[in-house]
Amino acid sequence: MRYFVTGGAGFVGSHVCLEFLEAGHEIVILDDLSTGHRSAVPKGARFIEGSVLDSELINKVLSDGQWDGVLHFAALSLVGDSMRNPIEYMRNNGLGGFVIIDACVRHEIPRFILSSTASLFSNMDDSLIDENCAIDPASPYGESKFVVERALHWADRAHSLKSACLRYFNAAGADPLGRLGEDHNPETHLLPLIIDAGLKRRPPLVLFGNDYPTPDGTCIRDYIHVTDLASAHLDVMTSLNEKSVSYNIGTGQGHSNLELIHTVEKVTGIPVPWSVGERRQGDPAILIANPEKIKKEVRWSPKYSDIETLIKHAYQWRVANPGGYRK
Ligand SMILES: NC(=O)c1ccc[n+]([C@@H]2O[C@H](COP(=O)([O-])OP(=O)(O)OC[C@H]3O[C@@H](n4cnc5c(N)ncnc54)[C@H](O)[C@@H]3O)[C@@H](O)[C@H]2O)c1
Ligand SMILES: O=c1ccn([C@@H]2O[C@H](COP(=O)(O)OP(=O)(O)O[C@H]3O[C@H](CO)[C@H](O)[C@H](O)[C@H]3O)[C@@H](O)[C@H]2O)c(=O)[nH]1
Repeated sequence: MRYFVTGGAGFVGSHVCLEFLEAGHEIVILDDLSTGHRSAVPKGARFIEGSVLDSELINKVLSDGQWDGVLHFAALSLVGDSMRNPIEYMRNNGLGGFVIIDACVRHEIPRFILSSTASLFSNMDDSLIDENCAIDPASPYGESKFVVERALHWADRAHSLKSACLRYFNAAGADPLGRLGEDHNPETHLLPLIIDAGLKRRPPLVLFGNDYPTPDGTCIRDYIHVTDLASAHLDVMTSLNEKSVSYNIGTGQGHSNLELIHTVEKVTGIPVPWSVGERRQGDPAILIANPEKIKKEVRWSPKYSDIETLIKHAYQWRVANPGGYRK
């Protein structure tokens, strides 16, 4: 099969491309390298540098032969940043999504997978979030994904484009064989920051708030291993034929920010210095997935997402790649 992938030089996209290439598929990646890395593009994928906002370029690329589907990862994805730059998020993620969907319709591409997010939800308790939970984004980032989900809904109604909106909870970890990992600049995600604070590559970690309505006062998240996310994309793409779907993808287990620090200390044996700071705007207190729907309908199940394995893989990649993808 032949797939067009936006954002395939990024953290999640690169791991998914690797999984598809290993399954024997042909992959063409479009990425503007705004947060991704040329050296994260897996061997065997064709790479085109460009933006999802460039409809002329996208239509040109898609005019070249038949395509079996599109995977759309390209986005700005920082909750806190989106609170300061809401329109930039709407433009890059919302408009970028519309451009790609429109191109799929024009070129009669049958399948589309969207990287959506747990940030669609604003839960205040520890109930597991399933696909029937009310959508109520607490940030422009979450909103920018929701508008693309709605566009996909109507693209199916009007043009029969079959789509899967995959709402990832917190993606983390690294390729178990160490070929790929997580490298954002600046890094804002909790797990790599905890590890780097422990490795003394950056100052002590600042926990954003300890007065949330949770047992230890820090936010709770559901961490899903990026390689399990990759296999979910492959399984979903294979089954995406008759109806469009939405799936919440996580493990069903929550870990508080403080607990994550302690687990990193346990798994790696290094102490992690930390202090408590202000809350970060736009952060929901608790986000834990109910992944039963995707498990039942697609028969997907996570292999590497127990928290200690996930931390081990993230740690190994960071130790082996102190400069990330920069040599
Ligand atoms: N990492 C997570 O925990 C998480 C959770 C939920 C959803 N997501 C979603 O998954 C996707 C991938 O996230 P990630 O963590 O890999 O982020 P990332 O920043 O590592 O990857 C995004 C990629 O998209 C590219 N990109 C951004 N804007 C672009 C544009 N206009 N044109 C072309 N390329 C562009 C970047 O260069 C980068 O390579 C995003 O859509 C994100 O919103 C991520
Ligand atoms: O230095 C830091 C960084 C983060 N945090 C806290 O750690 C938790 C996790 O924060 P991350 O930035 O690692 O992840 P988010 O939950 O904000 O967001 C991630 O997961 C979401 C889905 O849950 C999104 O889709 C988004 O793209 C992705 O970045 C939050 O409570 C945050 O406040 C800190 O305390 N200190």
